[in-house]
Amino acid sequence: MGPLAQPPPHSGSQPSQERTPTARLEMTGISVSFGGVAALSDVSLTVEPGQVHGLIGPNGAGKTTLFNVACGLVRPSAGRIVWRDQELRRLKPSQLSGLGISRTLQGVGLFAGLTVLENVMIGAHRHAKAGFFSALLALPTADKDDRLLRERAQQALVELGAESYADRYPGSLPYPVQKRVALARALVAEPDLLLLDEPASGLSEDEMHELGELIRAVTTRMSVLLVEHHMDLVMRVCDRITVLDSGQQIAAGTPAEVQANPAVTEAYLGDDVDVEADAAELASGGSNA
Ligand SMILES: Nc1ncnc2c1ncn2[C@@H]1O[C@H](COP(=O)(O)OP(=O)(O)OP(=O)(O)O)[C@@H](O)[C@H]1O
Repeated sequence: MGPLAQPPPHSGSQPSQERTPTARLEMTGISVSFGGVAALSDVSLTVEPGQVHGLIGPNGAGKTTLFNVACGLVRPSAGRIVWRDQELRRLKPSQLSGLGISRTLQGVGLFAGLTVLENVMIGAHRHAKAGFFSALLALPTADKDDRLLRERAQQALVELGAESYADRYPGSLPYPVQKRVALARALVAEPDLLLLDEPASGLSEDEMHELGELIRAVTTRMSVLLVEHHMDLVMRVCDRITVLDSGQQIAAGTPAEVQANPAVTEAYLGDDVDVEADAAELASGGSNA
């Protein structure tokens, strides 16, 4: 097991102690159009508690758009989002952490002027009463929160095998390490749902394998929605997969069901980018499981 997949250290009320996930995300009949052009048409997807749900499809299929709907970055023109049995109307990105949802976006999005530890502490602010910025300003009431935030952030970095970079600035680190830090920042809030947009981009085979182990490991405490192009990773870690093509949902099911669906292969063969690589990965992904 590599550093990315190390189980978190547990002690007493440590934040990452295992708890049975119960939260379900239901997106039903989601439609989105940009300037009159339909990016998503009547797409439905449910992330079951403690499951990894993959969202795949060729370029331009609508994966990021649906991901952004789940983040509150894109408002659907039709459809419902229900989280923990409550309908989320007018979801905003700023509400996510309070709802127990964390995300990583494409790229890394770390603050260049903050250390790795400080970047991760920002992700933990959901647990702080006084808040990270009070802690940064060293307000007296924030002392206890500051200690707690630091502990949580350090623990998340340990989980990601990135604790040795705690005092470094993101710009000085290799891209794969920056991605680990971004993941630590998402995990430190101990979300009930983790939204991952292309977490494997820029990673080596070994790092991707470790990422897969980490994703499986966190399902003891949260659900995951995974948008990813690397088919072998998707097939290995997902419980269920939804396949989009040109904004339409063309298949849904287990990795084996999706791989056996001719409509899925056809959609990938019609893709004009990475045609051979995607089709070959799709064909071979299950054999790696
Ligand atoms: N902000 C936007 N304005 C206009 N059109 C957009 C916008 N975002 C996405 N689109 C269009 O919506 C469609 C779906 O795009 P989206 O990025 O969701 O696909 P994707 O499956 O994530 O693709 P990729 O795998 O290439 O990232 C595409 O036709 C895209 O051009």
